[in-house]
This record gives sequence, C-alpha cells and structure tokens, in this order.
Amino acid sequence: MSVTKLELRTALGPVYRDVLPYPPRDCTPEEIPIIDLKPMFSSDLSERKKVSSAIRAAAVNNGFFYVKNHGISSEVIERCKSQVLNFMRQPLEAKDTIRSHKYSKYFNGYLGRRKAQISPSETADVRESFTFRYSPELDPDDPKDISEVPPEIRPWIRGEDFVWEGTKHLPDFKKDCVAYWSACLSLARRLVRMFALSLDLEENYWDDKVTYPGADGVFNYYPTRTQEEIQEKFVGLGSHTDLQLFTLLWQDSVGGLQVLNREGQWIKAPPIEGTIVVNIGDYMMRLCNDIYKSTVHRVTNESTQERVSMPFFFGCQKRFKMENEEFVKNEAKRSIAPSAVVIAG
Ligand SMILES: O=C(O)CCC(=O)C(=O)O
Ligand SMILES: [Fe+2]
Repeated sequence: MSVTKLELRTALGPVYRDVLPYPPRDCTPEEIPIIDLKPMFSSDLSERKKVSSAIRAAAVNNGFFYVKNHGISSEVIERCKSQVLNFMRQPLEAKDTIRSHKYSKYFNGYLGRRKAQISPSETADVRESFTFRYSPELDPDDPKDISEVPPEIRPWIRGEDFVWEGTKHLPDFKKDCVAYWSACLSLARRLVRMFALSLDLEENYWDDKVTYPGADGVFNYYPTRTQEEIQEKFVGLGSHTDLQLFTLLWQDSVGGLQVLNREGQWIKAPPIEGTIVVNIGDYMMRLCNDIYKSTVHRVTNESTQERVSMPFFFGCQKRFKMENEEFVKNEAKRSIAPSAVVIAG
C-alpha cells in the first residue's frame, strides 16, 4: 500500500501526514458526530456537561463535529449568504477595490481566485474570499468604541474599515454580514465554556481571554472549475489546519468539504441542514498538548454550482499567545486561516 506524504503549513511549523491511496469516502456518524447544543443553554451544570463530554469524545477522535440547535437563526444565515453572493457576483474590478493584498495590513478584504495557495503539496486555491476581523464596536456582547478599549489592547485590534467603505453600494451588506458574525461570536463564547469543561478546567477559564477575541469572519466562494482546473485537479481550498481555538463553519448545500481522519483516509463531511460544523484549531491543540487534534481538511467544488461557506475563526487575542513564541512566529507566516503563500498579481 503506497501512502502519499502531505505537507502542511501549520502554526506549529511544517507538519507531514501520510495519506492512504483510497478515494474520499462518506463519513460515518461516529467519525463526525452531530452534537445537540440544547443542553448548553441550560442553567443546570449536569446538562451542560452532556455537551462537554460529547465535545471531548469528538475532539480526541477526528476533531470535527456538527452542532444542531446552535441558536443562530436560519434567516440570519440566509441573509448573510445572499450578501456573499451579491458581493462575489460583482465584476472583478469592484471586488478588487478592497483587495486584501493591496489595502490591508491584517488580511482583511477580498482575495481573488487562484491568488493564494494554502497547501504546499497541492495547487493554488480556486476559492475567493472576503475577510473581516474583530472590531470592538461590532461586539454583540459589549459594544465599545475603540477609544474605550484599554490602550495596551488597542494595537491588537485587527478590524479595518475599508472593507465596509468599499461595499457601501451593496444595500444592507454590512448589517447582514455583521448580524451573522455577531451570532457566531456569541455562540463561540458559550461554546468555549463547553470546551473548558471538557478539559476539566473551570467553565470560565477562557472568558477573560476572549473579551477582545480573535474573531475572524470569512466568506468563501467556490466558483465552478474551468475545464483546465478540472484537468489539472485544482483544489477549491487545499489541505490545511485552522489556526485558532476552534472554527464554526456554515456550509451551503453544495458539498465538497473533506476531512483527513485518524487513519489518513479522506472522508466527506456533507452538508447537514440546520447544522454548523465545528473543528479544532492549532492553538487549541497546542494548549492541550495535542489531546485534541487540529484536523486537516480541504475543499473542492466538483459540482456544477457555485458554493458558499462562512467560517468564523475563534480564539484568544494574539497577545495571550506570546508565551508560545514559536507558535506566534509560525502563525505569522501563515496569518489567519485563509492565508497562505500569496501569488503575485
Ligand atoms: O469551505 C469550507 O467548507 C471550509 C473552509 C475552510 O476550511 C477555511 O476557510 O478554513
Ligand atoms: Fe479551514
């Protein structure tokens, strides 16, 4: 049996994985379970522990699970998804007015088709994306003007206004995007408590580290591939791990997300109506000494329809990671998850 070596650019430096020579197959419910979040909203600790123990079981296995009854309304999701299409279906010139490589210090804005390559072992990414990062005035739980943020924290705020300036012509674009992002942030702050419980930590272990969190909203758009891209086996988004504590990932009904399981077999994580995918990131894996796995995943849109996904990357603000110097250095090379080697032009 001949395995292939896959090289990954992770926040822990280059990592290699053996991949089995079999084509991707459907996942089983044990491999990527569905966790019901309803008990998370209970005031009864033993109820909440039902969620945390289910999280632990999934996190030590493949590090990927779906959540249902997550509390984000389907209207908020649908409105945001429509806005992603409104933005992405514009002519390239309009999207390029907020081009990330040109206008952003912190990877906010638009990244074009085949302008990055996240995986050194695969092709450039066909995916286009729009990114906006944490701004205190958008925080749903305690909105603040930047002037009210403690001075030592201000330099770490990564949101940039040009993304909203350059999309003003799209009615309600900011409002609908922020509504979805806010809902993700509130959910993530609850979910991180379940992660704390799952690791036998105090439930509030992360609370003060996510007051000004890493909270990156990314909208991914996977156009259908050209004949050339199909022949050359272009990936939508190459194999990678996410960088932060965990990711909340909404995907539309098109499909194309694959996860590398513990055995090195690619398994498909199909869209399941009403759910959001959650996966562990490198920083969580580092903090818990690899007990929880930051899982390798990739996307290829092999359908004849465009695909949208809306990940939300949640973590501690960078200054809390300084004790992990190596981690921060490698993370800077990769930046946030949609980053990669930049392709000129
Ligand atoms: O599009 C997807 O389903 C996954 C996206 C992803 O992995 C990412 O943006 O990091
Ligand atoms: Fe990812």
